[in-house]
Order: sequence, then C-alpha cells, then structure tokens
Amino acid sequence: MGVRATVMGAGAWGTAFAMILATAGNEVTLWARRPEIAEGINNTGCNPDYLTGTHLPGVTATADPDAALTGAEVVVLAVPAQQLRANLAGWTMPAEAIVVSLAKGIEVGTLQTMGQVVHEHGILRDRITVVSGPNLADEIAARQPATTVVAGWDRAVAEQVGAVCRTPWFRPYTSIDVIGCEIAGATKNAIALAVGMGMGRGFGANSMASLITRGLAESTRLGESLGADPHTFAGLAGMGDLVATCMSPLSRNRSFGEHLGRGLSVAEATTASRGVAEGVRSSTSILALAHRQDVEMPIVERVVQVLAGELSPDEAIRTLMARETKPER
Ligand SMILES: NC(=O)c1ccc[n+]([C@@H]2O[C@H](COP(=O)([O-])OP(=O)(O)OC[C@H]3O[C@@H](n4cnc5c(N)ncnc54)[C@H](O)[C@@H]3O)[C@@H](O)[C@H]2O)c1
Ligand SMILES: O=P(O)(O)OC[C@H](O)CO
Repeated sequence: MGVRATVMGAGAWGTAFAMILATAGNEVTLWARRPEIAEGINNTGCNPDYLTGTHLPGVTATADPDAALTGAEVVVLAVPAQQLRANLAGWTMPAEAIVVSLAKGIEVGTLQTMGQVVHEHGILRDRITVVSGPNLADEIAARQPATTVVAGWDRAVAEQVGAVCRTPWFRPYTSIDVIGCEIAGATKNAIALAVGMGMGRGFGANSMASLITRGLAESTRLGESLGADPHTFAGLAGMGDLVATCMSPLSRNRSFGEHLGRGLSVAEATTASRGVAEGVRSSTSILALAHRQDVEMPIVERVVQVLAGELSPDEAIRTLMARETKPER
C-alpha cells in the first residue's frame, strides 16, 4: 500500500527519486520551480532538463508548492543545500508529514546540516530522515542496482521511509546516525573535488586512493567530534558514497575538481558543470565547522584555498605531501 509522496525539487536527484517512489507504488507529485519543467513532465512524461530520456510513469508535476504539499504524507526535499532554508520559509509543510532530506551539504553561515535546518523550521526531529549513499542520479534513473542509507532519529520512521522507497533496483538500509550520514554526505563532495583536481593534473590510482582514504579519515574525525558513530563512515553513506563519487565521471564534484586541475577558473568550471557541485559552497562551511570543533582537515583546507584562488592545485598537492610524518592513526 503506497503513500502520497511529494518531491520538492525537480533536478537530477529529485527527478530520479520521484521515479523510485512511483515505481515503489506511491502516489507521487514532483514540484518544479520552473513551470515549463512541470508542463514538460506532464505533457511528455519526461523531465525536459534533467535525466531527459528517463520516463516518469506515475509522476504528476506542478510548479505550485501549495498544490504539491497539500495532503502529502511524505515530503522529500531535493533542492540544493544552500537554498533549502529560503525555500522552506515559503512552503507550508503538512502538519503530520514525514520529511526526507536528500541534499548533501552544510549551510554556509550557520554551519548546520540539512536535518538541523529542517528541524529549526519547526519539524519534530522524530519525523525527519535523510537519505545518503552511493546514488549517482543517472545510474539510478537507468535502474542500475544501488543501495543507500535512510537515517532517522526514530528508527521506525527510517524503516517506514525505507519501505516507501524500496524498488527491485534500489535497496535502502536504515540507520539512526543522522549526523554521521549527513557529515559523510557533505564531506565526500569536498574530497571528490580534491580527487578531481589530482585527476586533472594527470595523477592515477595511487593518488586517488590516498586522497579517498585520508579524506575519509578527516571526515570521520569531524563526524566523531559531533557525536557520529565512526562505523557510519565505513558504510554506504561514508566509504560507499566517497568511492562512487570519486570514481565516477558522472559526479559533478569530481568533474568540477578535474576542471580546476586542468587550469580552469572557478567561474569557468561552474559554467562547465552539469548541475550543482555542492562541495564548492560547502567546503568553506565544512572547514569552518572543523575549526569550531578543533578538528584538523588538511585536504578540505587545501580545497578551500584552491577555490579561493589562494593556492594552485599543484601547490595544494605539494603542501599536503610536505606535511610532517606521523602515525596513520
Ligand atoms: N545528482 C545526484 O546524483 C545526487 C545524488 C544524491 C544526492 N544529491 C544531492 O541532492 C541535492 C540536489 O541535487 P540535484 O542533483 O538534484 O541538483 P541539480 O543541479 O540536478 O538540480 C538542482 C535543482 O534545484 C533547483 N534549484 C536551484 N536553485 C533553486 C532555488 N533557489 N530554489 C529552488 N530550487 C532551486 C534547480 O532548478 C534544479 O531543479 C544536492 O544536495 C546533491 O548533492 C544529488
Ligand atoms: O554528482 P555529485 O558529485 O553531486 O554526486 C552525486 C551523489 O551525491 C553521489 O552519491
């Protein structure tokens, strides 16, 4: 028996998630900011801008947020991290709905995770869940097998969301480590920028593996300082997502880093990007959060310096390699 589910945001992941929910037997409404996107979906059954060849049977689109939200039992938030708070302020959330956050980022200024932003908007913590894992939207849209983590403060609610978005090719696990999944999801984008820069400089698997492994170490440190379970970082929302993002040419964050490594400016890399590369804005807030928590994040620090034009990718790599020798852990 399905639920009435609404996805707020018709970018790549919002569109793919709407398809998952419809395939799982739910009644699905997809809110698009631009009316022409909603019209395109309703007229052709495909999103004209994102995942363009993907059919969305059972998905009804609208550009009216009130129409989208009225009566929804599950509300999925799929707008970019830095835009979530402003969007929430303009929406009337259904009183009893379960809220699912898809965005992977840390808010600039407040240094809050998306779950914290949603909670601050007045949603009870027990009704908030986040979905995070190795989930490149293009592969999900192509119905390739994938797993994910649904994390919630209330395990039963996480299980409910897991059941609602389970399909033969999309297998959700559950967790109660919301902060761990959110920190893992946000930081992997910053690490993918670093990996991309290395690839753009022409480096191979050794460099990539070094950045992934040490990147995971610094993400785990930050997560633990905020009360996360370190095991989360070894799981799908941690290592799983980091590997998928850093290995795949489909990743916007890795691609953005590759552009920088090849000598493009941040503005040029932004123009070349196929969608939002969350790490570009969130790297700064992740580093600020690390400073607040007194946690060392040398890779993220170099990424921030490259994005700010203070270091070239070569200088970033050279200074990372010049750090003092120390025990691995
Ligand atoms: N694409 C993926 O493979 C993927 C997978 C997992 C998680 N995510 C995360 O999901 C979130 C959304 O990513 P996406 O891939 O759908 O992004 P996207 O770049 O494909 O689309 C962004 C969507 O947000 C809309 N948007 C932009 N500015 C907005 C604003 N001010 N208000 C409302 N809507 C606005 C755009 O119109 C578009 O519909 C990000 O945090 C991303 O990290 C993405
Ligand atoms: O394309 P990216 O870099 O935003 O990564 C997409 C997903 O987060 C991968 O799980």
